[in-house]
Amino acid sequence: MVVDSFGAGGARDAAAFGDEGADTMGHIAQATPGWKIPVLMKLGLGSLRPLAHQTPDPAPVGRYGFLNEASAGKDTMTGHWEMMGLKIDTPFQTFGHFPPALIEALERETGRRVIGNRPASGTQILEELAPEEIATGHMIVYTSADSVLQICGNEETFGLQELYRCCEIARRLTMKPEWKVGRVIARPYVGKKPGEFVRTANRRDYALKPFGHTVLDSLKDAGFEVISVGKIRDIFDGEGITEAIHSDSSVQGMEQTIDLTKRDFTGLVFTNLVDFDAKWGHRRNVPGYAREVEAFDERLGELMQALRPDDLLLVTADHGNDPTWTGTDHTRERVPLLAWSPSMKQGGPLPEQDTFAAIGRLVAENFGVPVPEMAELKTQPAIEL
Ligand SMILES: O=P(O)(O)O[C@H]1O[C@H](CO)[C@@H](O)[C@H]1O
Ligand SMILES: [Mn+2]
Ligand SMILES: [Mn+2]
Repeated sequence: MVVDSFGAGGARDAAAFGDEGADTMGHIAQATPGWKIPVLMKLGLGSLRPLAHQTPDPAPVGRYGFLNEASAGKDTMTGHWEMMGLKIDTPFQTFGHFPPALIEALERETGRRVIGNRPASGTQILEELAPEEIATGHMIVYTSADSVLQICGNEETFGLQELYRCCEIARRLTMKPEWKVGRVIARPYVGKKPGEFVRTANRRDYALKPFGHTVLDSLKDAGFEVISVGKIRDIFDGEGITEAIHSDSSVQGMEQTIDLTKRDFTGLVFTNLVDFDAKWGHRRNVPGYAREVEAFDERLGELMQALRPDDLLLVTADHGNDPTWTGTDHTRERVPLLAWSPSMKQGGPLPEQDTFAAIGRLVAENFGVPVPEMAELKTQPAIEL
């Protein structure tokens, strides 16, 4: 279960990313006296690291540790791919502005003029440019510090299918090596005038295929179920996934995960909860982020009640997104790993890991499929649960 962007601070290489001192959960805790996260505390989050205004549980039931990211990136794809055993040494390409030749090709093939074409916050650029898009039928294209080409489309005037069509064209064009972005993202929204624009859950991500074999592929090949909840399917472009469940929100993603405990199957449920990142982290909204964690914590308790003795719960994050930080982008941080099973005898610390792939190794070992061949993994103290 990936709490998207719930970083734990303290990455050794944070300075190289301009993020020294960034600490998503630490800064939220500081700003939030009375933050109610009893289940996370029971699992051992407060024992992993001090959190302002929180008292560590005297006898945490979970195992808890830090994971460092080995790859050269702090985006969602890099984080998730590394979890499943791929190290990304060359960061995905980012752009300040997309080159004229790409924009011209996009305009020619979609039949629409491009406006924007710069890095922006997705909600701010709607305030600025959505009225023009609605009035003229031009198309807002923007990017960020991530390797993304994002296209906005008003669901009523532009149309959802038309937005997807334009994104498919953009994806095809950006497969060209010099234009290659990690993801093209469709950003549908509703609303007629500034102050009213709201993005909808019909977002769609067109990602590159993972650059190699992942633990998800190993599981699928060995006949296990790999059930995606939320945007996991998109992040892996469907590779290694046997079933995908779309979520409209992170709370719904939790409910869908809880529902899956009632089903009989053997395999992995891989859940991504994106609201923490998309609705609050990038928006630098601390109270919103804090409340979303509270809503998560409540359902995490329900999920734990529903698990069976041979289930294993892993809670982690894919990067940081400190809502108190400058700018609107992700932050390079360590992420937490919280592990719990009803059959676990006792909680306690886990050795800190040099790579998120420690998760892939745990999952692979759990199901008896091949462990990823990543150099960083071989020198790591084993996580034994
Ligand atoms: O500002 P919005 O559109 O939410 O963009 C955010 O979402 C994209 C994908 O994670 C990244 O580009 C990030 O900056
Ligand atoms: Mn993410
Ligand atoms: Mn993000």
